Formats: sequence, structure tokens, C-alpha cells
Amino acid sequence: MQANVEIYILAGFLGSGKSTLLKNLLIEENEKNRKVAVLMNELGELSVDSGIIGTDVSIRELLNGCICCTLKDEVEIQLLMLYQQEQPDVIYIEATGVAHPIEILDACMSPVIAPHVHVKSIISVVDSKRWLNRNQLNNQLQKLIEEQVKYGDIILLNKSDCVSAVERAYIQEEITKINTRAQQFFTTFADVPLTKLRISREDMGNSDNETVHVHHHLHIQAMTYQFHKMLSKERFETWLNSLPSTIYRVKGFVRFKENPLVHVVQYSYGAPYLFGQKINFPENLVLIGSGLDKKQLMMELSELETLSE
Ligand SMILES: Nc1nc2c(ncn2[C@@H]2O[C@H](COP(=O)(O)OP(=O)(O)OP(=O)(O)O)[C@@H](O)[C@H]2O)c(=O)[nH]1
Repeated sequence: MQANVEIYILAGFLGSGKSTLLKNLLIEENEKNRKVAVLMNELGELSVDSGIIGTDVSIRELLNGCICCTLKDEVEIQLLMLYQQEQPDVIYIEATGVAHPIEILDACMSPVIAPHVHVKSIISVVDSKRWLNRNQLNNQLQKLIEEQVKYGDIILLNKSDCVSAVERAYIQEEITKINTRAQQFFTTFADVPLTKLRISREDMGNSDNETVHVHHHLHIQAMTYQFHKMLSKERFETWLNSLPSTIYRVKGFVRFKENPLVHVVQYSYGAPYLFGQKINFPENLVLIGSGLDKKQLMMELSELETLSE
């Protein structure tokens, strides 16, 4: 069976250095002979020099919209196509500067593609100078920059050449207050070896019907559950309605005993939505949240299957 494709999400505010980082990573991947694909949410940002990055990089661009909102479905299609047609070892996703990390992860973890990918980390690139001056931005953008930091697994404090040593210490202190767990690196022109960005994965169990794709270090986590049996609709709805607020998203396909149709499950920040449809999809569920108690959730879902027998 084909191994799960690694995914790295490159997030960070406008002009922070995402494309610079991507170029560095592609050069290094080329030296390592790994097969790489790139999903970009921007036009013409990457000047593709195949002499440097190699010719074996599949680049897909998602234009005219944002991958974390209007182009979410497009992300799913592109990832699936890359997985099926190119079979890369790794996919780098460069989001726009205004994309929110949770929404990007949501877009990558569609129930169809989730079983085949492994989101290794969200790398948030911060423009150090911009960080210091962020109060010049409107409240919404300030919040976004802080959320990009809050949900990053690895934070590159880039453009460190533009700030003093004292400022660097101050930035580090501020960033640590917002995100205590992320690894931080000061960089100039996003120069950081790939090995520092690869955090090892810790799987949570290995049973047949569960796969965990995101490392426990990740602040926003995702998990996939594969159903093998039909459920009681009532029990499932009760479970869905009892989820804690730390679970932001649940989505997937479920089959109920009471109804022959596969049901699409959509749950976003507390609001559940179920509807039957005639197309068949693999019956699995993706959950996204922070501090997911994966073992507990696995148990609850498994119980829903057995109790519905
Ligand atoms: N001085 C300095 N400039 C940098 C550094 N890193 C990147 N730049 C420059 O900053 C500009 C923006 O860098 P990009 O890599 O395009 O940033 P981006 O995050 O992809 O930008 P958007 O796609 O617009 O969001 C470019 O002109 C880079 O050459 C750095 O560490 N120091």
C-alpha cells in the first residue's frame, strides 16, 4: 500500500517569507531526491528555477480565492489528484498571508483525502519587524497574525536581520507567551535546515479502524475514524451534540441503520448538520480540534458502532 503522503502547511502573514522558505525547502528536497508536490494559493510567487529545485516538482496553483474559505473543495480535489497521479513523498502547501491555520488544516483534511495524508506540521513564518509593529495593523489583522503564531507547530521568526538582539529577545518572549509548545527559530531569508522542520510522529494506537495523522505536538490536531458498521442515527446525533467546544470540526460520511443513504456529516463549531445523499463515499469521520482526547474519541466512536448492532 502506498505510504501516507507528508504534508507541510506554510502559513504566515503577507510578505513574511513563505515563498522564500518554500524555495529553500524545494532545493533541499531536490538534493535528497524526494518527490515533491506544491499546492500554492498564489499567482506567480514562485519563480520556478528547475535547475535549482529539480524538474520533478508538481506545482498546482489555486487562484481566485482563498484555500481556507472559498477554495476548500478545490484543495480536496487537488490533493486527491496529486496523491493519485503524482504519488509524491511530500506536499508543501503555501497558503495566502491572510489564511487562518485551522481553516487550512480543515481544507487539507477532507474525509476523502485524510486517510492518505499525514499533516506533519504547520510552519508559521513571522516577519520579526512586522511582529513588533503589528499594532499598526487593524484589530482583525493583528488577531490573525497572533492566531498564526498560536496555531503554528514550528515558528520561524524570519527577517531577524531587521531587528536588534534586544528586540529578538523581546519577540521570543512574546511569542512564547502565545504559544508555549512550538519550536521557534530565528531565521534570515528563511534559512533553516529541513531536519529542524521535521518533527517525528507519534501514532496513537494501530488498530485497523483508526489512523491518526497529526503529531501529538500539534496544537490543532486531527484524526480520522473509519466506520465498519452502520450506526443508530439517534445515538450518533446525541454524541455529536455532546462534543466539547475544543472540537471545531467534524466531517465525513456515515451510514445509519434507519436509512439506506450515506449521510454527509458536517459539524462546525457546535452546529451539526446531517443529510443523506445517493453517492457512495468511504464511511469515515475527520475530527479537528485542540487537545483532542483521541483515545477517548476512538472509544466513543467504536461504542457507537457496537451499541448500534
Ligand atoms: N531582509 C530580509 N528580507 C527577507 C527575508 N526573508 C524574505 N525576505 C524578503 O521579503 C520579501 C517577501 O518574501 P516572500 O518569501 O515573498 O514572502 P511571502 O510570505 O511569500 O509573501 P506573500 O506571498 O506576499 O505573503 C521578499 O522580497 C524576500 O526577498 C529576510 O530574512 N530578511
